[in-house]
Formats: sequence, C-alpha cells, structure tokens
Amino acid sequence: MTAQPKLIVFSAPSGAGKTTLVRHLLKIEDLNLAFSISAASREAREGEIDGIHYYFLGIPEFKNRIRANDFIEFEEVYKDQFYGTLKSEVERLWAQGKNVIFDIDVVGGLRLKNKFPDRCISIFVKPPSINELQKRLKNRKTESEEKIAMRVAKASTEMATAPQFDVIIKNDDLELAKQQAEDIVRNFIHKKVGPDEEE
Ligand SMILES: Nc1ncnc2c1ncn2[C@@H]1O[C@H](COP(=O)(O)OP(=O)(O)OP(=O)(O)O)[C@@H](O)[C@H]1O
Ligand SMILES: Nc1nc2c(ncn2[C@@H]2O[C@H](COP(=O)(O)O)[C@@H](O)[C@H]2O)c(=O)[nH]1
Repeated sequence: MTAQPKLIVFSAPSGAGKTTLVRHLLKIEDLNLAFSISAASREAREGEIDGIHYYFLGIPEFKNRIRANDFIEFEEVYKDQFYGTLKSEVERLWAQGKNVIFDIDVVGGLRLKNKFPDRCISIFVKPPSINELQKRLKNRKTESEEKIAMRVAKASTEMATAPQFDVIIKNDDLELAKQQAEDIVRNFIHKKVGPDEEE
C-alpha cells in the first residue's frame, strides 16, 4: 500500500513569513506538495488570482458555504474577514496523491492538527519580534495602515499559541528558515505513520 498523503500546516501571525516559506517548499519537487487554496471573504489584492491564491467568495457566499457545512475549518481571522479550508479542496488534492500544505491562521492550524493527528505536522513560524512583523507588513505594501494595525494588535495573542504546535521555526535569517522548513517537512513526509504503510 502506498503512504497516505499528509498535511503540512504553517501558521503564524500575519507578516511572520508563512507564505514565503510555503512558496519555497512548493518548488521542491520530491516533497510532492500541493497548496491548499483557501476560501476568503476579502477582495483580491493586486496580482492575486481567484482559484490560484484564494477562492474569493465575498461574505454572503462565504456564509452560505458555512451553512452548507462545506468547510473543514474556518475562522473570522479579522473583523468581517473570513477564511476557511474547503473539504472539496483537500479531497481534490488527496485524490491526486499530493501532500497538502496549508498557510492558515493559528486557530485553523490547531484545528487541522486535532482533526488529523496522525498525518499532520503543525509548524509555527516565529518572527524575531512584533516590531519586525510590523516592518515586514509595511514593506509588503499590501495592507492599509489601519489593517496593519489590526493584524499587529492580534500578534501577541497568536504568538502565545506557539507551544501548542509540533515545531517552531524562527524566521529571522530567511535562508536559514527555508533550510529548516525543508528539513522538517522532508523528515515528516518520509516518516512512517501507520502500521500498514510503506515508506
Ligand atoms: N526572514 C525575513 N526577513 C525579512 N523579510 C521577510 C522574511 N521573511 C519574509 N519576509 C517578508 O515579509 C513580508 C511578509 O511575509 P509573508 O507574506 O510571507 O508573511 P505571512 O506570514 O504569509 O503573512 P500573511 O499572514 O499576512 O499572509 C513579505 O514581504 C516577505 O517578503
Ligand atoms: N483559519 C484559516 N486562516 C486562513 C486561511 N487562509 C488564510 N488564512 C490566514 O488568514 C490570515 C490573513 O491572510 P491574508 O492573505 O489576508 O494576509 C493569514 O494568517 C492567513 O494564514 C484558512 O483557510 N483558514
């Protein structure tokens, strides 16, 4: 029997560098990773494409999908900004035999870990400081000052969840963090997780 596809969850406060690390890992072919495209109620940023970066649903449609029980997990991450993992998305990627990698908030990350304890690794990306987070978000130039403040205000509470994750990667030196992420994910993917599974 071939190994069951796995789940690799990256969570952190906004601006810590999850997306940067996930994009790096997706380029490494032998990891056999596919990105879980989340649903989001917010509008697309410049350069973001519906069905590639997110499924952009808008709030009414997002709420319809909650009522239809279409999500494995969802969260109102910021006021009136909903994000969630669709069951259909994970099923689609597993049907392709892919290991699924997630870039989601800390609450969603821990929910996935609880739902799939045997086949999920949860990784917390820790920024050097909250000041550095704020600087990174400013430099990224994707959010207004007001939205940056909202994200930074939540960061301390999110940082406090770090010990609940399987692994913490400090993202200070980016190249070092990329290498650590690669090593951790490769080890996990090649680890045997069930009694009747081959490696
Ligand atoms: N180690 C690092 N040093 C300096 N800048 C970094 C580092 N890692 C990432 N960045 C930059 O910080 C910004 C935020 O990174 P990224 O978008 O990956 O964060 P994120 O955790 O995915 O945020 P969000 O949750 O808002 O999507 C980006 O502009 C990225 O290029
Ligand atoms: N619980 C979930 N959180 C998610 C999901 N997809 C993304 N996110 C997180 O939302 C914030 C903001 O994202 P942004 O793209 O607006 O910067 C960030 O922490 C994401 O990781 C999801 O499916 N579920």
